[in-house]
Amino acid sequence: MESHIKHSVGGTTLHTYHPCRRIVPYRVYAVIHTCGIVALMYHHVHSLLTADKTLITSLLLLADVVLAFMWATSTALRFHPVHRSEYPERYVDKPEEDFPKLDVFICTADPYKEPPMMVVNTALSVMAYDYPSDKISVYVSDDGGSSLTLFALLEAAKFSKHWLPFCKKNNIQDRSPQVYFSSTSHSWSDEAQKLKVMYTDMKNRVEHVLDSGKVKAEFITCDQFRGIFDLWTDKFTRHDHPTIIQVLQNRETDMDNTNTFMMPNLIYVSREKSKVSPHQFKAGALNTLLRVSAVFTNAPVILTQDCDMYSNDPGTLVRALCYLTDPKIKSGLGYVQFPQRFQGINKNDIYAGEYKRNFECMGIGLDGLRGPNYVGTGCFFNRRVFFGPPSNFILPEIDELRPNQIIAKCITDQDVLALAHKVAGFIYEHNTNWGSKIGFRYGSLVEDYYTGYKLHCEGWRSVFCRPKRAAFYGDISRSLIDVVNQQKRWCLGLLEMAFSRYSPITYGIKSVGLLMGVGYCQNPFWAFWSIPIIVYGVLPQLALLYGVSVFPKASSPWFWLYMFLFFGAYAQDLLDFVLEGGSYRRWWNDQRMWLIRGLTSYLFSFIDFTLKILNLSTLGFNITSKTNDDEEQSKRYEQEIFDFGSSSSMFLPMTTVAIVNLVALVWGLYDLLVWRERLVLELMLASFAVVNCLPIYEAILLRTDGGKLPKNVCFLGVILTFVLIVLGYVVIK
Ligand SMILES: O=c1ccn([C@@H]2O[C@H](COP(=O)(O)OP(=O)(O)O[C@H]3O[C@H](CO)[C@@H](O)[C@H](O)[C@H]3O)[C@@H](O)[C@H]2O)c(=O)[nH]1
Ligand SMILES: [Mn+2]
Repeated sequence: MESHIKHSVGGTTLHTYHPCRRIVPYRVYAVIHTCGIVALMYHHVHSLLTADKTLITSLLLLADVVLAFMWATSTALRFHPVHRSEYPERYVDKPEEDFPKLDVFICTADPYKEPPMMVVNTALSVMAYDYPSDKISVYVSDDGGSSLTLFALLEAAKFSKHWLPFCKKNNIQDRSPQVYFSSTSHSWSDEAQKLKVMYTDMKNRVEHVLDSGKVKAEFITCDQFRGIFDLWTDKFTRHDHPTIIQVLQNRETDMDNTNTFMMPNLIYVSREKSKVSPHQFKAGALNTLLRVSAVFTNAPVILTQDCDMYSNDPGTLVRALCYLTDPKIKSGLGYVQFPQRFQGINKNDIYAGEYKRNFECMGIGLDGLRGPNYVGTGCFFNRRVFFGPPSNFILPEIDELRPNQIIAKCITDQDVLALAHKVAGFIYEHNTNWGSKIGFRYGSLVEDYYTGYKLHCEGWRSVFCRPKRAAFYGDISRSLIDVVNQQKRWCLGLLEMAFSRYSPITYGIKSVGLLMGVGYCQNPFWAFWSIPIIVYGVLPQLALLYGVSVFPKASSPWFWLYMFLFFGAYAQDLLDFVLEGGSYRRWWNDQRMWLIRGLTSYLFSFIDFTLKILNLSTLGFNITSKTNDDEEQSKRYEQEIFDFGSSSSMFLPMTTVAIVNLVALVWGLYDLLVWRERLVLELMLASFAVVNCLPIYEAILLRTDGGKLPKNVCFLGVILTFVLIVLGYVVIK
């Protein structure tokens, strides 16, 4: 297959891979399941032509076509999954001069949803990588344009001069100070105790400034930086302000407090904003950083990080370099992606916040083809990847932005600073290739998935690196409404991609081949899940109420086909999950969340997308809140109690479907006892739905806490149920 995965163990090999053992049985099963799907389609078409229930059969056919398509996309990902190992200890034997430089991009956008201390911890954790510090530059992009964030980073620069030598001398593994100081698993040395006091002081100062909402003159201790805060004039808003670039730490002049090594660069960038110009959300921020960093340091390796994703392993960079510097593969290798992993997930992960399928199963599946998709954070890029296909370099407008340009001047040089400001301006991108052929790609709210996909289409490869110790840890949402809203945004961005001229189903299959193209279709068509989920969630249940069968009777051979396809698909999904280290309970919750998403995020993204196409609305990027201030909510999360909490119309379809299923099940069981009607499949389906909906019934009927389902949603749900039952009479009877 691909040349980079063929290459195997040798004396100085820095990495190896092996295909997963399940490949052969999976492929055999794929053939059998495909035959089952073909038979089912035959059955539907046959009944469409012969029976009189045309509408019902057409709906079932539509639902099954979507299910079959989605099954095909996951089967493509099961075709050649691989696992990899790398040997960083062999890398560090190299002479230090050969170590490449690294530019880290950290994005933040709102000091209230993304607390500045969180950004500080993320920045410190990567500045402290086990690597020559003066080869690292950390750029923080602040789309919130907030002086509070800048203030926090100033404090971080000061603290880092103590934190870095401490970590390196004592070989600390947790290099996010917040994590290290809240850990109870070690005893504290005097030095650590002193640092902890220093850290707590800093945290208090930053939080105090955040509470007061303004950086007052008395908080600023460095005269050098006093002037910069004057830029926040009365006219300054986050949507309309000049570029602010501030070098907070300089690797050419700043040393650590023990005077043994030079410190990494730390640079604050808030690009120019204007109400009249589209700012392209995170992709726009990352492209600005690409240019500003090219002017300042132009490192050949780039790491992109969300501000809540701190480094959990100081050896991660070297691990990524095992791939990025391997002469056998480096020329075509675009990026090395680490999975997104999360902290603070409750034991059974009730909201499926782990996203195992998305961030792990999909990663290993694509890795055996051309490489994993880009997930927005925890990804080390080869800078060259942003300038056209491997074989066809696309020149940026000015020479200073070329990926191989050598930097001769210091970052404090006036010309250099002036150029950096220029490339961060909002008109800079007009009439250039930025966002289309160069840099991160515009056109989708999920800039990450879209960019990775476009890079693969250009011929780049990527590698999935999944060490045992998580390389990065991020934050999760603790309330259901946040979870489904985040997914709705993803889904919208994915729909933009599915219906663009670069849709993976057309352009993708042509550019990256059948398996990879079909595999890439999985996420963009997520919203389509809502079709089978609604059809199977409502139609057979209404039929049950009127004693009409929509599925084959238990005596028919077609009954067994349904059983086989349902249990086969579920069992394989469970296997995927468990073989990659998941637990059974987490899988159960994951499949429940899939049903919930089908009736919330997926469904509403369809609606919003239609409105956008009709020009009735525009899409925005609602940043996920990363604060966990609500104590009650956190407590409920710990206890694994669902939090519906807000009176959102988003929960209405889900509530309605839950009620419909309960009514249908009760009625169906009564029928079974009294009339001995045998609608076995319909009954099984309703029971399955009811078991899945248990937390919803509880939230409607039994709970009194703040996380219960709001009354108006329940009330509307009951009304809608009646409407559906009446409608069912018209359609079914
Ligand atoms: O206009 C914006 C909007 C967002 N961000 C940053 O983008 C990151 C992701 O935003 P978040 O609200 O955390 O979104 P999530 O849905 O949690 O993020 C996931 O989905 C995004 C869109 O696909 C990816 O960019 C992320 O890497 C991925 O973790 C954060 O660091 C934000 O500060 C910006 O810099 N500018
Ligand atoms: Mn996030």
